[in-house]
Amino acid sequence: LSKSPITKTARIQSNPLNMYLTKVKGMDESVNNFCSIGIIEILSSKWGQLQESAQFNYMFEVEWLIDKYPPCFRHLPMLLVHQDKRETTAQLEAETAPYGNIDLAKARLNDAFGTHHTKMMLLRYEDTLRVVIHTANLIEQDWREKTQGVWLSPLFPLFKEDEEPRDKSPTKFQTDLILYLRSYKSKAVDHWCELLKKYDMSEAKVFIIGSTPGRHTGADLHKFGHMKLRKILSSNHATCENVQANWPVIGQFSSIGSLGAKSEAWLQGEFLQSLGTTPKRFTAFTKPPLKLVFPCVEDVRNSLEGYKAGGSLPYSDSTHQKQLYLTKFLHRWKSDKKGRTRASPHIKSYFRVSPDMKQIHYAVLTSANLSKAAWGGLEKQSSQLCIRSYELGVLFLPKIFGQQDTFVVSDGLVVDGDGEKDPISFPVPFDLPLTRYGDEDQPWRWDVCYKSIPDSHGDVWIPS
Ligand SMILES: O=C(O)c1cnc2c(C(=O)O)cccc2c1O
Repeated sequence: LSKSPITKTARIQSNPLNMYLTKVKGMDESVNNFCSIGIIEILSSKWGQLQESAQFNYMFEVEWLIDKYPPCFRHLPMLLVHQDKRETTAQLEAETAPYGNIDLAKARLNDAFGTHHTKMMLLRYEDTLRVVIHTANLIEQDWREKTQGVWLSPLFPLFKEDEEPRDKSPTKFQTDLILYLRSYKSKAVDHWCELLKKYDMSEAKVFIIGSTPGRHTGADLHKFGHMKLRKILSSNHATCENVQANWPVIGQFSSIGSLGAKSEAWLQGEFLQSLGTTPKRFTAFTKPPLKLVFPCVEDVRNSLEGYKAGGSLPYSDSTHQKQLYLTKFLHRWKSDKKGRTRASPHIKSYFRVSPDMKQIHYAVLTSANLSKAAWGGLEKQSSQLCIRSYELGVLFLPKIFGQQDTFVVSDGLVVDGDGEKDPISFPVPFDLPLTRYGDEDQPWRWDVCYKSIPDSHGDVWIPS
């Protein structure tokens, strides 16, 4: 500290947002002390006596997962909700066969382009229930040396006997989560819908932003994907005196889909229209600046995992060649202030920030990458939204957390102020201001050879 200018340590509330980044192995403790959590802590018995749990995800290592539960919980009923693909089902049936307490539920997909990306834990204790919405697969690699995001709900209490069960959340969290779960049309998932109804979720302060496969129209047009986000951002929940049309939108993700031949086709069209929505009626919608954060080849090569980190960044060269316009929006993965530059991102996060990058109008933590399959594509004169994948995320709006107008961006040096009036800083996973790609920087693509410079392990990358 003697070297750096004495930055004032702002009094900022510790973590009223319950938003965490995953711990990184091998980093010194200062990195893992700031808003960080690991899977063992999430599943710890310190929260109560677990009764049963459900794990929604894309990739599972069953033995590794069981081992992350406290020994006394490993025999309890567990439901694994996975995508309805032959090889996934076969693998999970084989891996769960030795365990009598694990059931499987398929998330049916309408087409081959959809995936069950959603990552959620439902944890029922004796008289409380917790919802965990996050970005990590249930495999060891995803929790070791990456930057992932985790939102922990409060421990919701059961309604009292004489209480009328209803959604007391200020954000309709319970209603929207159950609506999303009903879309699986699965008996095992419906069991959890019935359970969720029994809990008082008045302390849930985030909005659910879910995606479920289908063509959503009429009353459903604003229920999922980027249209749900547009609806909330145009409501008075999102009122913000400070926000202006020139406030940039930032998107950060670990994969990119086919977005169309021109940026106006979807990215700077309906997608930016939704993420740039505010309750203010600006004159004809003026597009806010759009800034995208996706690792370049050098970011991957220098990461803790080396080129192998790129195995979880499935952006294909054939897709990139069809949308070279993306490069001008791209920024590097840089997180020096949190000591996480080398912890490759698998988190997905979206923000609207002030031009000086000191104020945050909203934040989204989600499983959704930058793709139409995840966020949806409008069809039929914008009368229906076509979504291919299951996704789940949460939206943080300052007003719901009692903030005057915006969240602040902390410079990492904060004291845990717990005064209600202290400003809340959002743990933005990457450094602000952003770092543009250099002229020689290329976006990582997982099907390209990188063999001229070895990575931090001395390896090269030669995709099979
Ligand atoms: O987290 C996820 O939901 C997710 C989904 N898909 C992939 C793919 C693929 O779809 O081929 C390849 C590598 C990593 C992932 C991944 O991490």
